[in-house]
Amino acid sequence: MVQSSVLGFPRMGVLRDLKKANEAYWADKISQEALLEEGKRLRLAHWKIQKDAGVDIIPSNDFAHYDHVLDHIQFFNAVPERYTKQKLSPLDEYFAMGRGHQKGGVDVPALEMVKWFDSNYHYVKPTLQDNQTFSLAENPKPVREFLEAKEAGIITRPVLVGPVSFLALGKADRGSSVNPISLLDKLVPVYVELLKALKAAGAENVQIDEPTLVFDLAPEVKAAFKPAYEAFAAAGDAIPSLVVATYFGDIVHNFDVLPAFSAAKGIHVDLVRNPEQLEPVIKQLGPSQILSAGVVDGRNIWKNDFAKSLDLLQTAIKALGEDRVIVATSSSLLHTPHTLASEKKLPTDVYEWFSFASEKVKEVAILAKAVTNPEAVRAELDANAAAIKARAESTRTNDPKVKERQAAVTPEQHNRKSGFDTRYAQQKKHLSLPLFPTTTIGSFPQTSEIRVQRNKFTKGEISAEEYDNFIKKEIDLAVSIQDELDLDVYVHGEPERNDMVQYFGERLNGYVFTTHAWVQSYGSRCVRPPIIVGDISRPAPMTVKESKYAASISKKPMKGMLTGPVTCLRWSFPRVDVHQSVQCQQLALALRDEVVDLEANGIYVIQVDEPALREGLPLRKGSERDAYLEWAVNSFKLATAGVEDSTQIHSHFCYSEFQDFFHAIAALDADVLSIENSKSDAKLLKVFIDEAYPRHIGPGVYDIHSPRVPAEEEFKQRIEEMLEFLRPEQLWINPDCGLKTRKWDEVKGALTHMVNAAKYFREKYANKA
Ligand SMILES: CN1c2c(nc(N)[nH]c2=O)NC[C@@H]1CNc1ccc(C(=O)N[C@@H](CCC(=O)N[C@@H](CCC(=O)N[C@@H](CCC(=O)O)C(=O)O)C(=O)O)C(=O)O)cc1
Ligand SMILES: N[C@@H](CCS)C(=O)O
Ligand SMILES: [Zn+2]
Repeated sequence: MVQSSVLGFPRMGVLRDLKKANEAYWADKISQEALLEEGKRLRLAHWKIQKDAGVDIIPSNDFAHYDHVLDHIQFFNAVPERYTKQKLSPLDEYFAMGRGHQKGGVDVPALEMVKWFDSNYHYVKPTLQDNQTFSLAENPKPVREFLEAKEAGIITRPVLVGPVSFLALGKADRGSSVNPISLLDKLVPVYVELLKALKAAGAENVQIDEPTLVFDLAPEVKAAFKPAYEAFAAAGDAIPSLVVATYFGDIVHNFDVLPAFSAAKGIHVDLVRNPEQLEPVIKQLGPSQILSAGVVDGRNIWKNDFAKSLDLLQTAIKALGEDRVIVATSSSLLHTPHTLASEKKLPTDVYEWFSFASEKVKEVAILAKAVTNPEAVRAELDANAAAIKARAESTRTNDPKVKERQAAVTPEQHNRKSGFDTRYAQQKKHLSLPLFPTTTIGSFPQTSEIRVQRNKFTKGEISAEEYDNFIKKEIDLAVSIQDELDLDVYVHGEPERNDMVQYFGERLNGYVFTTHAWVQSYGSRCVRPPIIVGDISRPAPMTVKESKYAASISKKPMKGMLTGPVTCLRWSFPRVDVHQSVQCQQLALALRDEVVDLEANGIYVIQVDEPALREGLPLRKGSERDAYLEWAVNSFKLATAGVEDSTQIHSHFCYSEFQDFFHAIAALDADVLSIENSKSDAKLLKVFIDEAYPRHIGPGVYDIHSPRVPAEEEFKQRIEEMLEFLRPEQLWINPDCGLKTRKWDEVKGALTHMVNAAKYFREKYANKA
């Protein structure tokens, strides 16, 4: 019998229940017990959804209150001493690592949080010491949650991040130089202990995720699989059977690693991303190994094309037989919203095109039946075929005017009028900025009052005029606070935006939106990606009204704030019927019009955020990566190059890993870049010297993800470190990212210290001159 399997389910719940519970706990509004109880309720609800859908293999330990990698850090007792020594409760220690802790005399920053592969989910990086040890926490979470499900009558397959990926996704702590993978010998026995405990609890199978297998691996990482999985093999029946899961890419280039998994029961591969790996993978499997075929997309919301999936599954069954094939989601469903059933406002034709997590689990179960007995699910197969056909034939998707404009794009439209030196000379005169100019990245606190007013406006409870007046008052407040703080380049604070991508999606043709389709981005923070269903165009200006108003009341330059084409694309659910480069160019043309309109309305500093540029980079080096960079960079340039030399183009990236695509960042030709840097080593900035980067840079001087307010001295120290790598005249002083998630008192406190630190250096260098 062909079994069905889900690699992971979204954690937030139907109404973002987990977000609400976590945030209530952080605000001291509910007790620890109440929060843990809510977690338990959600886990049970999610297992039940999968069971009711008929899924055979249901995951556990996929739930996390903040992040699943952070869970591993804690249950392997890999918590850095700066947290353990605070003697917080396990839950508070866990959140302290996730989001920092500044309360009751404890002041400890968060661990670094970075992108999970090429997704918009963020994980907490294991941060390891030279003298790192590991041990298994008492009553470890995977065992607890397995037993919890068992008690509810559901035998689950626990999910663990595998030892090689756990280490390879980690880093040495500041002050340590350990190569994480060298810690394998110490970590593997603890995995064995955990696996034994799972077996003792009744787990017959474990899903062990080794997604790093889709990367080009360093030799020492590649070599680590053998000893790790040999140790598991040596444990024999004392541990559950293992299914090694990979996703978000193909593993063909790492086939030489597969013998390491010869004792594993099966291998899971992502056949949505790389269907062509099916046949080569089949050939690599051991004589009785199972193939877990990831055919239901864990990263997008389109209804599965059953006919296409069944083709792949038939190929697998023909080669392996029914008992050696599992129908699975391509990855965890963490990256998809909870249920389509909550969407009451989608156009009816479009509604039929989608499938969210709760629907995808049904798809997996239907496919598992259909592959051997299509008649048993004939109605479902017919309905699916009809929906796929309706979408393929829909007139929503095609706008000839957009196509005409794309066909007329010229190479010249991608370039600014002059080189940076000429532009900068004009900008300097025009904007009269001091040395070490201070600015912020765009958003100011999205207070609950802002959200409530927007919600009232959306529901028609207040008029457009009332809402506009409210937004104007928020902009007044943002400007007056920046006056007080004495910043140099102002922002309007983005109070009118629900999200930096959704906001633009809502103003562009070619998109549809949801009301409840939340996806976890990090911790308790969620996003509601708009969905691209057709050719994209801009019916009217999107940001001019607010930026123009803000500039009219500001005594300093006001920065216009746009989300770049690549980020709009990446943080939407894109179409799968048209290449992403085409969608991106359509977005670029729409944004180009906006940039030009902002300039025409007196906005002479324009920031076009591209935080998703790095995330979109294909995970492996090679021609695919080169092709991506070419169209992504061209889209940014097309969006921004329509302005005069005297207008300063900024761009923002909230990550610090530039090493492998520095040339692309440089090719954007932005006058000023702001990047994340506060939680990574300032040494990463060395690439800017090595590559003789000529333009201006603002490496973030503080972590905005944490409520913690750093002391002025910390800012000075950070700037001092940056000056080892950047010239004073090219250095801007700004936070890592926007401040929408912070409270005003945190923002005022941190920015006061930041501006004071900038002034200190301004004075110091003025005296030197
Ligand atoms: C910069 N980041 C972003 C990423 N992706 C994006 N799409 N957007 C980003 O900004 N990826 C990388 C990083 C990740 N960082 C963040 C940071 C912050 C958030 C965040 O704050 N998310 C909010 C939701 C934002 C939103 O859409 N708000 C809406 C709806 C607000 C709401 O909840 N309304 C209530 C009713 C009102 C009330 O009573 O409060 C409701 O609908 O029930 C809005 O403001 O209108 C979050 O809360 O998680 C995400 C990623
Ligand atoms: N302008 C946006 C960028 C976030 S990446 C903000 O400030 O929130
Ligand atoms: Zn950012």
